Amino acid sequence: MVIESFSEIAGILNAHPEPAALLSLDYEILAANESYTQLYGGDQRILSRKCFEVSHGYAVPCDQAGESCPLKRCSETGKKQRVLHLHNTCHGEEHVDVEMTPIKNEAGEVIYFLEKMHLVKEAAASPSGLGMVGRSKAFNTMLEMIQRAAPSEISVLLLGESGTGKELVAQAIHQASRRSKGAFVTVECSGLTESLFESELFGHEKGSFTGAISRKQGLVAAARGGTLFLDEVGDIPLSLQVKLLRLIESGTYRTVGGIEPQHADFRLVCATHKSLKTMVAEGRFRQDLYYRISAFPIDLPRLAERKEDLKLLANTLLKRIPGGEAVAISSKALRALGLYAFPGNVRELRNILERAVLFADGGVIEPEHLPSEVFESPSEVDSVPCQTILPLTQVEDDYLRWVLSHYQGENRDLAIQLGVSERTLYRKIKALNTKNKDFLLK
Ligand SMILES: Nc1ncnc2c1ncn2[C@@H]1O[C@H](COP(=O)(O)OP(=O)(O)OP(=O)(O)O)[C@@H](O)[C@H]1O
Repeated sequence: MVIESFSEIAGILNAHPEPAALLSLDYEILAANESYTQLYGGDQRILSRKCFEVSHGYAVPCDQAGESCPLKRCSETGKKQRVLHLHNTCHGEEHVDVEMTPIKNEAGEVIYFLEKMHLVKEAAASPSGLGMVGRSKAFNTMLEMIQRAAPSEISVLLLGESGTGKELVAQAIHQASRRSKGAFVTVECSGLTESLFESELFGHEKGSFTGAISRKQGLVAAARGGTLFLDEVGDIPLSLQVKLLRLIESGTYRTVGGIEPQHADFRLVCATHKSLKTMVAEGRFRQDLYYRISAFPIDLPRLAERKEDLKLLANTLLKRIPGGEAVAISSKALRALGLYAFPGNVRELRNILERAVLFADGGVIEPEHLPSEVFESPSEVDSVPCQTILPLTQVEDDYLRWVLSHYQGENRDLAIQLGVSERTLYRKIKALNTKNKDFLLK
């Protein structure tokens, strides 16, 4: 991007409906629109401060604090960069989609950077009453994929174990899409027989079969202008897969008993916990259908892969569980949960907390309020890799992260076992927090 004058820059900043700023090569905020200034507290003195200090509270650029820095990447490549970051805003911590564009002079040299932001409303980084929450690396990677896919019409395939939040992700894609004002319609594909599948999906005419006493609209028609979410798409029998393929390929369908072809208008999101690739190889899932539905696959992390989100998820779910709003969870109970493998993922965490709330007479969930399987399951040991040579600081960080998510006792005792003073342990945890912003400071 080449610009002629500073007033042109002001025009660009003010035309952006969300926060936008002009940055110097040295991370300095040179100009900002009203919404950028408001986002970071409304103080005009924001100008001439460094962007990493304002949005993250860091003393050094993001890449030196263990995060990707779009400005650095932009200046290295000379090309536009887009990343998802967690920013400290006037609402607390928020997920922000950052787009950084280099601005060049007539000689082609980069002279400024234009930072445009989009506040991600579909996920929260602090306990929230609605929608998805998360802030771990695994969650943020998934959120970035959602942000990339949502604005387009591409068919998304959500891949994840049961209870990982596939339905919530499908809703988030719908909310972030141009179709968000239309309906979000879920089709539960498991257990659908041939006749049910057709009449549920396509609807039926009056008298088209015994019991069809009136005309019924199908789910495809209900999703007109919106999103059709096919949950457990791997459970659709082979005989019905061809009907789904025809619908997707032609964009038309016939109601049961109807003659006229109907025009379909939906964005498709599918989900499965099965390996469709294996099913294709075994002849149990049509390859042509697989390619149609899997244009943009998104992997959902298991809860065991995003243990840093455990505290956030527990506090969020407690807000949502009837009777759980006034109940807290002790750090010992959290540490015990941190050792558990959660085969049922977030849904299992919710069930565990729902039960624990009924035992927590004192208003705090303690380890004794957790079910016995939490303590019986073999603990997950993320071993420190030893076939590769790594910097010692990284090995120490990895080990400390592992210890902190597995150790159930007091920090005082842990410091003794680690052979350091309690102050040193706190210092190391604090340094780790600055890099990872996770739940380690208890
Ligand atoms: N990131 C998240 N933030 C808040 N709640 C979540 C999150 N992920 C999942 N949940 C909660 O966990 C439960 C299970 O989520 P959901 O039904 O979306 O999972 P699923 O993967 O579709 O499960 P299944 O495959 O069994 O249908 C719900 O109560 C949901 O609200």
